[in-house]
Amino acid sequence: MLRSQTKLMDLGRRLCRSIGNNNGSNLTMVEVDDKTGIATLTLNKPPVNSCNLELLLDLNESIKQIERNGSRGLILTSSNDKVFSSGLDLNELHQPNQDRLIAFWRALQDMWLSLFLSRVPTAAAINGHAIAVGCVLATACEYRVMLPGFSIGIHATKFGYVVPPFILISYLSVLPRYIAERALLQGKLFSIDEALHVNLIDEVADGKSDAIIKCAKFIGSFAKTQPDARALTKRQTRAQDVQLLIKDPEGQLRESLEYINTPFFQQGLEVYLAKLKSKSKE
Ligand SMILES: CCCCC/C=C\CCCC/C=C/C(=O)SCCNC(=O)CCNC(=O)[C@H](O)C(C)(C)COP(=O)(O)OP(=O)(O)OC[C@H]1O[C@@H](n2cnc3c(N)ncnc32)[C@H](O)[C@@H]1OP(=O)(O)O
Repeated sequence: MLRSQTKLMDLGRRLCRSIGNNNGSNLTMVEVDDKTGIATLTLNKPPVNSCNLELLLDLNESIKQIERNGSRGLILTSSNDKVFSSGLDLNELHQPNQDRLIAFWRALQDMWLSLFLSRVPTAAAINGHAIAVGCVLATACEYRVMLPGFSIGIHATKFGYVVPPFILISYLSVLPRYIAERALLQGKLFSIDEALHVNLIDEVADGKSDAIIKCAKFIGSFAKTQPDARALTKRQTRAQDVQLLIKDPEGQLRESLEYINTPFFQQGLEVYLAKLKSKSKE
């Protein structure tokens, strides 16, 4: 093999370095680009990245790991080329074991706070459907780039789910109130054109690598800022949004658990899960 070829291969190998998140699971994967210092955090729970307890814990650990290792930014994406995330794993909410449900909802609240308040610049390369909490993951980031042909939004009310305050806030942090309110009440899923029109997403990409490049460019726009000043300013800007969850996480947890355990919620969920399963067998 020519020396120049070996050199090129070494360079390719050096460009992206996988870092673990200490728990050995592959539910999320983190790769840091050695050149830019930007970490790509990939959701990797087949078939549709539905967020169960393990994925939420893993995701939270990866976000913290990315901050600890001094990465310059975080790009959130999916290993599935059709689904960014299908939201909460509904099996976690259906006839739940109460201890697991408590751990699950705590993990959800913690993960959202970690991503929403992350010190580093964050961007989502949305390479598939981003449904409900899938959309919440994207809106917790500072910038969103999406591929055409997919849907994004929170359609909870269509299926009889009330939206908890932090999910509401994640919409309100990117959409004007009247648009957020209308979309939530309609249970609307946005097409890419609609999402772009209301600024639910910032840019359209023509493929996953294009989306990653666009996200990296956004993150690069902070190159001349001082990281601590940027992080603190972001925290201050978002302080009001997180007040409720930071001041009273257990109260928020209690309210959600009470609601999830109602016969009304459980019956509705049962019907929805059955529909979802029969659709996937068509
Ligand atoms: C005042 C206090 C209020 C507190 C309120 C507390 C709780 C209420 C919660 C409210 C907020 C809700 C947030 C959520 O995130 S709920 C989740 C909502 N997500 C969905 O409805 C997505 C449903 N899925 C789909 O629409 C599609 O799967 C798709 C994402 C478009 C992908 O389509 P496709 O590629 O065709 O895949 P399949 O449909 O064939 O799915 C493959 C298998 O995955 C299962 N699946 C899909 N999504 C979920 C899910 N979210 N949870 C669990 N399982 C899921 C699907 O059934 C298939 O399984 P199978 O192969 O075993 O049949």
